Amino acid sequence: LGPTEDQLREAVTMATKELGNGHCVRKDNNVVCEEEPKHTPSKSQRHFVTTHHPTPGTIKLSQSAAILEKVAKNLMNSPDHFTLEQLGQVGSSTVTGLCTRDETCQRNKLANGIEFRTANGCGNNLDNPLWGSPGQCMKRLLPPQYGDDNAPRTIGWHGIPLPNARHVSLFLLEDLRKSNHETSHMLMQFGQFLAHEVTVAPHLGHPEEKCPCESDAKDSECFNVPVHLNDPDFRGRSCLEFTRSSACPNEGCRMGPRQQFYDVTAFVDASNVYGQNEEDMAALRDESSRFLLKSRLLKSKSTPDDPNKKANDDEDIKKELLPEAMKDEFMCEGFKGPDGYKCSQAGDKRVNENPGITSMHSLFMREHNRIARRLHNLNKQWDDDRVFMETRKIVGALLQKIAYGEYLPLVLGPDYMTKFDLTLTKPDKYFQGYDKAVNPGIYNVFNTAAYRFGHTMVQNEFERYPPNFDPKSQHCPIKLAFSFFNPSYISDNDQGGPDSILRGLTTQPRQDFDRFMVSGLTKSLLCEPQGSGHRSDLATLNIQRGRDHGLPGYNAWREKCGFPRAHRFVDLAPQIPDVTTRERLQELYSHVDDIDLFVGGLAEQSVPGGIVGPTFACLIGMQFQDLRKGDRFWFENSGQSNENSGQSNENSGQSNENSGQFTTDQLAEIKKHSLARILCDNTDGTTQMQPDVFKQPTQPGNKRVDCSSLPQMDLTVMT
Ligand code: HEM
Repeated sequence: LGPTEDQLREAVTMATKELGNGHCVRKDNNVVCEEEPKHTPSKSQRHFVTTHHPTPGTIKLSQSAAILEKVAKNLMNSPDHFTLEQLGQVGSSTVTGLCTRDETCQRNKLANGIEFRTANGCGNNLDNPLWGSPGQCMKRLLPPQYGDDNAPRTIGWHGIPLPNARHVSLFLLEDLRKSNHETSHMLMQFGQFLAHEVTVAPHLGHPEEKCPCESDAKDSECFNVPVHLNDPDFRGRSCLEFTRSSACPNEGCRMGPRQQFYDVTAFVDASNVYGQNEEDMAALRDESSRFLLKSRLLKSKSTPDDPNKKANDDEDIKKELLPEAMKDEFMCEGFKGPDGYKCSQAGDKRVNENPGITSMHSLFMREHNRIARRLHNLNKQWDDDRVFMETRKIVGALLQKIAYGEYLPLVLGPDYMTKFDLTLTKPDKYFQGYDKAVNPGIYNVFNTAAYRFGHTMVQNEFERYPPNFDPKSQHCPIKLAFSFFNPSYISDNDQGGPDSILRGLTTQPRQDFDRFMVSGLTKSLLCEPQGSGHRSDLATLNIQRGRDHGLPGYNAWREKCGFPRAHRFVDLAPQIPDVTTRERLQELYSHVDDIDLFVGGLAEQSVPGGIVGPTFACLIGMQFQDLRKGDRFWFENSGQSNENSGQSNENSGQSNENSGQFTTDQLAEIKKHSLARILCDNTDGTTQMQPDVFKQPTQPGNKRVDCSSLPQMDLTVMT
């Protein structure tokens, strides 16, 4: 039997009072609350916190989820000792009425009836309009495993505690560097750009009041990682701070296992370029030429020193930088570039996290403005809104083309591309796989472990190349450790700004896919340029995040992906052939079921023709399959998908009138274009580029060629 209505009401009153008032107890007839201690984190920690701060709608929902959790905890600890399963059955509106979503979902149709994606992705699925929009719970492929009261997973098989995450990082994910000379650092950087395009797990909490070392996950949102006295890198610190991801209310606002949000649009829709809602998108549009994205000119010899001057010829256009931060979440307090330049604003709050990601954002903003100027000239009858939306549609399509046509084949290899139906159709054919039953939302395991594989490919330095790629005249490389939320490299024109960083990404090899991560990430994450502040360790955070989200261990995911469950460590050999790695796993974990997925996944051998191992390939493949099949605006869909028939008009060469989809001629043009061409068209002075920028120019058939010989999309068909 479940709780009575009175018990529910009492538990809700208590929980509501507790939220924001610290820990509360009932004394006599009053509820007395004790505030939690305040604590000031370092500047870069603060940036990290603000970049992961939930959007306003998500904050409201996460507060509802927090109350629900407290209600459940109070009832489970009451004399009746209700179980979470029992409480999950409670359908009383006293509880289910706690979650209020104030979303209205308007479709984005211009006056002439042409439909475009909405800024926040809602309305993409006509039956389930919220699918894929920010503030949805991540999907689960396996039920979560938590401790008591939804506390993070800390105990393993046989009741033995899991190894300390920092200890795993030190012992297994150490800094042993090996560069991969076939592919480029751009493969890493585009991977991060795509990660930020589709997912973020927000944390709640005021940036000034984070997790002091003494806090405990059982009573707070803190899940700090204790640091050993003899830790070689963090001596003198007793913990690495960690804030739990915000809780997302279960389906129907029921009490149950903790879920987490994704808080950007899931679709591959260039929302990282345009923003996650109408208001942010409007703020990013240029005030005088509304078809353009806001930008700022870098002072240089070729552009007069006039801050009001607008880009108006090719030379100037290439100099455009992202606009300065306008909203708090984008400010990098304390850091300024040579000319007082502050951090940048773009469609995603993590734009300033490192110079490579800022450069990618700059590139796509420039590509928007390049295309928009051209469309504006070609289609005089279009108003500014139409030019802006048509360009946004093309940029979103280019991102999908690069992700599925150039990037994923290298990550997953041919077998997994086929298995998950990820290969792009022939240039003039429509995709027939749109399925309105597919929820494009983000899988928890994708966000929290599998797609973090890219962390192992990060180099400790970003190399910077001049337009002629002459290694002798290279600019000084940027040390990763000093680059977090530091805008000085972006506005440093003498060193080539984002342009030299982008050329560096195409030229420098990436780090190998293996269990090793560079010290810039594991000893100096979020370090401030002066070396002060509470730096952290990304490997530790990844492992801890998996436990925070209740992800089951690596062995369970192997099984989910069709591999035999390992009973002993030696059973891992087919996927983890390296004996030292298996021995170290065995030393750390007391049972093979306890291995954290992030760790087990990195230890696997790459799949044939791909980078990641089979478990990550399966989990990443599933996600990208859903992001394609569940997207009504997928660039290769015919207009027919709009009506949700799931049938498309394969060979007609015509899209439905007003469907907002591309014609087959337009599709063929988009498929001609490439990341290489985008770099040629939008970086200053670049005249040569290798055709596949994810591979080294030393690879067969991939020598640098004149930019003019790389195929370019013909915009005259976009009318
Ligand atoms: C210099 C490069 C990078 C840095 C400094 C970096 C840093 C970070 C940090 C600090 C987090 C949050 C960790 C947590 O508290 O849970 C994170 C999350 C994440 N990273 Fe990276 N990362 C980099 C590159 C990449 C790459 C190359 C990929 C994938 C190919 C990637 C995928 C992800 C994903 C999926 C998440 C979870 C999303 C989120 O909540 O932000 N990252 N990264």
